[in-house]
Amino acid sequence: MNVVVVGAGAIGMLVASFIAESSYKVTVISKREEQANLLKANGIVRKNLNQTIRINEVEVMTELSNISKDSVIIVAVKYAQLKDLYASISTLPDVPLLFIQNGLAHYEEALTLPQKTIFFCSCQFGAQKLNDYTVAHRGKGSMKLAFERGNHEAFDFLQQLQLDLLPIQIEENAEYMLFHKALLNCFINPLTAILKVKNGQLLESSHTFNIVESMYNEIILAFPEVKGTLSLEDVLDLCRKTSTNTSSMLTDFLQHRPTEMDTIVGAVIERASRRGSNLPTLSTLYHLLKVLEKSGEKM
Ligand SMILES: NC(=O)C1=CN([C@@H]2O[C@H](COP(=O)(O)OP(=O)(O)OC[C@H]3O[C@@H](n4cnc5c(N)ncnc54)[C@H](OP(=O)(O)O)[C@@H]3O)[C@@H](O)[C@H]2O)C=CC1
Ligand SMILES: CC(C)(CO)C(=O)C(=O)O
Repeated sequence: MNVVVVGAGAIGMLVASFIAESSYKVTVISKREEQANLLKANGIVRKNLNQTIRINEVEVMTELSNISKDSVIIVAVKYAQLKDLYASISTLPDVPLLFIQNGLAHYEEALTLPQKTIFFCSCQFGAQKLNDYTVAHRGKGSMKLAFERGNHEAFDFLQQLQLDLLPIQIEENAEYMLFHKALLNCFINPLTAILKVKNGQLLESSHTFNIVESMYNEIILAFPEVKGTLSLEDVLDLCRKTSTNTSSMLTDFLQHRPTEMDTIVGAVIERASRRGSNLPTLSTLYHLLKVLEKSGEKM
């Protein structure tokens, strides 16, 4: 089997490098020739949590069109980058797909694709791209997988890898899994992006802790059904586990790229508002970040 990872960014390189330690062939798709050449020359260099370095060779291609028939695809681009991929993915209806994005907006879109087999994933770990071929693992956490349709065994191989640093957890309901992760991101991503701090720093100040706690109380009031599966401790635990990570939203913000605010925070605010609830603290952060994003564009 050929495991194709589309997008050689933080998560794509990290996941590809772990899978490349198995007997499976791993092909990474980078749309930039320059990055493709660097990956071919250097492999993926992974900085582990304990600061050791691991180098894994992978195949590298710049387009999806030539992948072999025995492939499965892991889509590891940002939400906004998905739309440019849908056309090429649509030409491969028999190839199973796994979407790795944070947020909610891609869920419905993915279901309109002709793909027979679709899975979704929620990453509870952190990754940071250090250069075009080097990635740092920033926090051990599970890779949650949920089957949506088609062949439910297509990604069983990930579980069978039994990788200590990439534990796989199977979830029953893909949409709920994505919603649950979007809520977790709401506590961490906007605040880290606005304050330009790493995830763990949110716990170091009583002020940021109070903001996280207020958001938690407001979210539980709006979505009381999640209380059993999402405690404030779960939020703090994710901050601790990924304490050295620069959240994906802060990374986008620092690089003046569009953030995933709308598919994560905007989508949660909209769900709450459909129930007649507003989330004042989260909404304030949302609007603040929108203003900062706009002023950043002008800089
Ligand atoms: N980083 C993290 O710690 C975590 C991230 N996530 C989620 O994972 C997803 C990916 O995030 P992350 O890895 O951080 O993002 P990155 O921006 O680091 O990676 C995305 C990569 O996809 C590449 N890409 C974009 N379009 C294409 C294309 N058409 N073909 C091939 N490659 C393409 C980009 O290339 P280029 O840069 O050249 O545009 C980039 O290298 C996001 O939804 C994020 O929210 C989830 C948990 C943790
Ligand atoms: C898990 C976490 C919070 C890691 O930073 C993440 O999902 C992100 O950065 O988007």
